[in-house]
Amino acid sequence: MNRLEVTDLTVAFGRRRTVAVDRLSFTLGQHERLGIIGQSGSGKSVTGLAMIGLLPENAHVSGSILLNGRELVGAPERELRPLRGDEVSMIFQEPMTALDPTMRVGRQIGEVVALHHRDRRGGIHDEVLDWLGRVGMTDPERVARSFPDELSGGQRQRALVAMALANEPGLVICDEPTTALDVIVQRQILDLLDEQLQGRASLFVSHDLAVVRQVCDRVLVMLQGRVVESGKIDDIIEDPQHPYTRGLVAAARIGNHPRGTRLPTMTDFTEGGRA
Ligand SMILES: Nc1ncnc2c1ncn2[C@@H]1O[C@H](COP(=O)(O)OP(=O)(O)OP(=O)(O)O)[C@@H](O)[C@H]1O
Repeated sequence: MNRLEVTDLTVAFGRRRTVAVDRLSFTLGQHERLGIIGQSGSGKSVTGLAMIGLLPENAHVSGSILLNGRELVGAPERELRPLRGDEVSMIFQEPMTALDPTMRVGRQIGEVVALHHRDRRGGIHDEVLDWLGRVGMTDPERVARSFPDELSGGQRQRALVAMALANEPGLVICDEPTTALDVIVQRQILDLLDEQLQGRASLFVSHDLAVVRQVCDRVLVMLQGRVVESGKIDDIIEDPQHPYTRGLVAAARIGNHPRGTRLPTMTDFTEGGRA
């Protein structure tokens, strides 16, 4: 059985039903890593949120999302809640907003563990320390006692990885997990994810092809809510078919382009654009 089977997923917002994701279909094997790449507003994050049942209330969703064979579209919150953490979890871009600033990091991770495994309450502190070690914290005791703002950006992201993995979910959604970090820390967190995602399935949302290439096997290229190209990432980099993908590949090849360099946008590939 596939970990995920998405068929004709469409997500529209508001009374005008503005379409953010348009008839998206893909499958994800038990241990596969799929990148979703595209410019801002192409529907990447909305897709990721749909996989964990966290779309906002004004979203109209149709189609099908089977997670381990179970339908998520239309499922009530009481059915979705137990799946989060145990079967699917999410790592967000900005750990400061994903972590509670008023609560010590160890307690936050402990709550996630306790939420799903009340029987393990006795050993929770040890489990938290174990996880902090596994995500590369050199002093787990100190980190567990710290508040989020006492940690570096990289340490906060490591804590989020620990929280996301604490209940050993089979699917992890990563939404731009390294975008807010500087290049060196970005590299370290990608190495950590690469190691910790072994044996799980992952959907990896990013605007950066080079980042996706480091952790994913396959990629979907999204433009205005639709998939314009998909396949093995090395094949796509070698021989991109869609003009938008060609632009992305060219931008990734620039290598050390300065921060803030403009990625190609949709208008570059429509009439009057530069392609
Ligand atoms: N809560 C919402 N209400 C209305 N429209 C929304 C909502 N969330 C997202 N959208 C719209 O859905 C579209 C896709 O957004 P999404 O966040 O998935 O893009 P993205 O590709 O992840 O971009 P970014 O890289 O900037 O995060 C956008 O047009 C966005 O404005």
